Amino acid sequence: MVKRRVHVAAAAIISADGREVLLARRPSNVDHGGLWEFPGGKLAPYETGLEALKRELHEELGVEIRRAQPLIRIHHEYSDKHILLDVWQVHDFAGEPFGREGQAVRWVPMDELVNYPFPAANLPILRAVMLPTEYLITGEEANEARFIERLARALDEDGVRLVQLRAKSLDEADYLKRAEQALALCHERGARLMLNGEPSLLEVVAADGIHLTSDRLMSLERRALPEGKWLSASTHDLRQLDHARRIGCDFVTLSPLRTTPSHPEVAPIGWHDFQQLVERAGMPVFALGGMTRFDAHHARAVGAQGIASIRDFWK
Ligand SMILES: Nc1nc2c([nH]c(=O)n2[C@H]2C[C@H](O)[C@@H](COP(=O)(O)OP(=O)(O)OP(=O)(O)O)O2)c(=O)[nH]1
Ligand SMILES: [Mg+2]
Repeated sequence: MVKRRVHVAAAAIISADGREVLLARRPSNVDHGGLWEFPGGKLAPYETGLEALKRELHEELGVEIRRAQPLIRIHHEYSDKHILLDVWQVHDFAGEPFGREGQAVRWVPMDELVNYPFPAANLPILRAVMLPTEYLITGEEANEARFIERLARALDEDGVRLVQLRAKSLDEADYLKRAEQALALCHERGARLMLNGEPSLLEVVAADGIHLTSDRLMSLERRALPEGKWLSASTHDLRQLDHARRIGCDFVTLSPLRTTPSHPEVAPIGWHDFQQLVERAGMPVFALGGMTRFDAHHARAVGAQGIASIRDFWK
């Protein structure tokens, strides 16, 4: 059977305070009936994704989009069709959304999204909605007081909300101590902390997840994490991206986008190849390697979640 290819535009509409997202329930008599979804629908002939999104949100919710940004694109095989979910984040709209087609519509706090039943293709979209656009990777800092100062600065002044504790020069005991300090700082500010190391680190420090080096990623055959924790990984090519998706990583970094002083011998990926890799990733991807916050907008435009960086945040 040749599967139908369906292109769908959908919206993650974010509340003004950034804490909630609007969900709609699919009527019981349609495909995936009774499940929750991000409002939207199929592209009509000759429509772009954004044009379809504007029309669908008007038809389904009675709102007019003022500002939207690409969030993530997911290719998913259902038994009867190949679907491309082209998801946009809507930050600004006019009108009060209501279920114009009689469907239930509800504002849902970000951390309650996981309790709602969605179609199978939606899991990576939930991740993308919950993740920020910036991922701070900590630089080396032997001095404890200086470390705390630098991390606090990034959290308070740059507003960083996702941190990976990378500290190759510390032995395990010192790393764990550092992790407890970093975790306290992050959680005070509502930021999440990923530990760079073995999944078993989470048995000692109750951080939010584990970030795998690409070697560790390739040596893992399954996602071995407690419920509710996040798994991210460093990737550099399609093989690693595919493996990350197979074992169920929640998100990844993909590097090096540019040549960097720390790895001058490694060939950069560049935006063109980066965009093609991201399109196939099927999960949120942070661009890494010579990135600054000024690159975040372009990174989003080519499909990434945003940027990851040491240097731009570690001052
Ligand atoms: N809108 C939306 N559709 C989703 C999501 N996840 C997911 O798998 N889908 C699937 C379900 C459907 O097969 C397809 C969307 O089609 P749809 O039925 O909403 O299309 P439409 O609004 O144009 O409705 P129709 O006029 O064709 O009936 O995408 C999601 O989060 N939002
Ligand atoms: Mg629809």
